[in-house]
Amino acid sequence: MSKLRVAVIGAKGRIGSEAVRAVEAADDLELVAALGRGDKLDTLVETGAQVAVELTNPDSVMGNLDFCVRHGIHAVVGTTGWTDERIAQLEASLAASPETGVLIAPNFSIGAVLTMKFAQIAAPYFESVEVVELHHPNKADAPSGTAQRTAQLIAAARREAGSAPQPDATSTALDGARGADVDGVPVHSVRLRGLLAHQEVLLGGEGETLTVRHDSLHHSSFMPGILLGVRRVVSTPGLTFGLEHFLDLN
Ligand SMILES: NC(=O)c1ccc[n+]([C@@H]2O[C@H](COP(=O)([O-])OP(=O)(O)OC[C@H]3O[C@@H](n4cnc5c(N)ncnc54)[C@H](O)[C@@H]3O)[C@@H](O)[C@H]2O)c1
Ligand SMILES: O=C(O)C1=N[C@H](C(=O)O)CCC1
Repeated sequence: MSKLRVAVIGAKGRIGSEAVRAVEAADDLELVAALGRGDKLDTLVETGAQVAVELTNPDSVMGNLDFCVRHGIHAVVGTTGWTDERIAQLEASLAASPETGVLIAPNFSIGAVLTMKFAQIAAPYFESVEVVELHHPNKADAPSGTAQRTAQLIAAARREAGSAPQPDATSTALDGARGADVDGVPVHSVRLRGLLAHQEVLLGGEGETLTVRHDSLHHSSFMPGILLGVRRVVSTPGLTFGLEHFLDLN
């Protein structure tokens, strides 16, 4: 059976360089291009890439995806910084290339995907929910894509369950002291040398708390999710948001 032809964009970065090694090590995949900043996207077409793994930064991702979708190259995207406007823009370009698939995964690690799921399940059962994400200080965006997605899922679950607004008597606060407000869920971002990617979802009810915590200790934690995404995206046209859809967790 012929191997799936895969390119990595952002191949010299922290996660990109790990992804290059993971694709090279997979028996059913062939690494046909490893692009860094300044390299020509035309290489993707010249090398016949079928899937591009996009791991750059929020400033580069839209241009890279626009190129991939226009050329019918499927994409697996780990780059964060997604907004409703950006998603709408991507969906518009996918509408013109209906056979192309794009997976955007705020987090490729199984533990992080499960953290989001557990938080979503637990959120309606507690009065209070806050998210704390902790990352390395080289990270460009805050809050993390994972924390943003977690807060959105929590808010949707609470809306659906008819949960009351969270109790909070704060009447004076320094700017930022209560975190960023993501759909009514406070999200706090820590940037600390020594860390990689960590998240806690704190839930509180009368006389009890529940903490769901996940730690990515190495970039290898993201590789099984990336490889799963590469294998599944080729037969999943359109936009898929969240690796959980490829894990049958919904
Ligand atoms: N979804 C996940 O599970 C997951 C996990 C880790 C990181 N990330 C995200 O992946 C992205 C990259 O993270 P990182 O820590 O590796 O960052 P990084 O800065 O180490 O790597 C990004 C690389 O992309 C390169 N780059 C920038 N623009 C480019 C372009 N137009 N073409 C080719 N290369 C380009 C940079 O030169 C750099 O080498 C971030 O958005 C981060 O949040 C996602
Ligand atoms: O290291 C990063 O940057 C990470 N970014 C993603 C996010 O923003 O959630 C996933 C975890 C690592």
